[in-house]
Amino acid sequence: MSQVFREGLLDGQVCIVTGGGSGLGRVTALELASLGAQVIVCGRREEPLQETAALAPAGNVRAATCDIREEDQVDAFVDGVVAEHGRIDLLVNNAGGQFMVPAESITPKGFRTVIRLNVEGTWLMTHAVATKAMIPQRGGKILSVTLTPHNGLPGMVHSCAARAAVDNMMKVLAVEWARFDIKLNAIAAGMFGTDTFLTKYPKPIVDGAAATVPLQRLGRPEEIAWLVAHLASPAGDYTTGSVIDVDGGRNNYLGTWPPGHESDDAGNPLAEARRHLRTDEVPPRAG
Ligand SMILES: CCCCCCCCCCC/C=C/C(=O)SCCNC(=O)CCNC(=O)[C@H](O)C(C)(C)COP(=O)(O)OP(=O)(O)OC[C@H]1O[C@@H](n2cnc3c(N)ncnc32)[C@H](O)[C@@H]1OP(=O)(O)O
Ligand SMILES: NC(=O)C1=CN([C@@H]2O[C@H](COP(=O)(O)OP(=O)(O)OC[C@H]3O[C@@H](n4cnc5c(N)ncnc54)[C@H](OP(=O)(O)O)[C@@H]3O)[C@@H](O)[C@H]2O)C=CC1
Repeated sequence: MSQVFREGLLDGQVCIVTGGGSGLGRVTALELASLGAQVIVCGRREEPLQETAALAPAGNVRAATCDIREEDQVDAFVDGVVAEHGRIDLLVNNAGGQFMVPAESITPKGFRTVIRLNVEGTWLMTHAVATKAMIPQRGGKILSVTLTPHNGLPGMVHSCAARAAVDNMMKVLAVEWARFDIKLNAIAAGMFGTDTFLTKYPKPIVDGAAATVPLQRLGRPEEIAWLVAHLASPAGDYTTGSVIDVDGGRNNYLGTWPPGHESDDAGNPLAEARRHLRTDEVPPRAG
């Protein structure tokens, strides 16, 4: 049962969540399913996908392997969903990722790998779902999980370039495909404490992450899932071409918060003393 939305909110919807075998994708798939949607999760590995399916009490999550970088696999996967369910209402492009290394150490193959996964994979899924289901049925929603801060993360130049491309892909398609009533948005995630996030990156980065967020904590995966559910519901029908930051305020401030050199001994941000106006300084009333 959803902690936020009413039961049956997404009854009858057919939703795809890529990368639904873990992390943000799993929690999102289960939230959509708890609201009545039929959800199909895909990824490269069968086992985690089946685990997600088994976690849905109503049995309305189905697992299918698909490498989103491979055109023939994407076509077969989307054809299969359309053959079984007759339509697709929501695509969540969540599958993606990168490795963190200084730019000068990234090989051409490494750069291509990240661009191919995040840009081409997202494009292949988006194009297949639109042409095989959403354009013929005249409607649908596509959400792509990307990344904040928008002015970049050192150590992730390939992914930052890729996610900026996807943000813009959603914006352009939101204009082009408005005539088919397809709404597209990007959800730019800050830092969320998924298993991958907590185990993949160097420990000092993970340990120090919350301190760089104005809200002083990592995001919880449900906080992405709830936004997806909101946008999938009628509440999202007028939102298209947007990049929505879900990052505890981090995109707006790139440093520790409060900044170490600008806080007092208790860690409170410094503030100037308030200057009290003396009565003889009060300016005379006009007129
Ligand atoms: C002061 C700095 C402050 C910075 C603060 C940053 C804080 C962190 C913010 C994080 C925000 C984002 C979080 C997340 O996205 S968490 C979720 C991440 N999830 C994933 O990344 C999952 C998906 N990822 C993958 O599958 C892989 O990482 C990959 C994208 C690489 C794709 O895997 P694939 O199996 O296709 O690729 P390979 O492993 O075969 O590798 C292919 C080539 O890529 C290069 N490579 C891969 N890994 C590395 C590495 N660790 N270092 C350098 N190069 C790498 C390499 O060229 C590989 O080819 P070769 O194996 O032939 O060398
Ligand atoms: N956690 C965070 O702080 C942030 C995450 N993000 C993004 O959110 C998304 C989810 O992240 P998170 O849940 O943390 O990470 P995970 O690593 O748990 O999720 C990535 C998922 O993508 C799937 N995947 C990877 N490559 C492919 C592929 N070629 N084809 C199909 N599926 C693939 C993986 O499954 P499999 O390996 O079986 O294919 C996995 O289930 C990612 O795009 C990530 O970059 C963005 C900002 C912050």
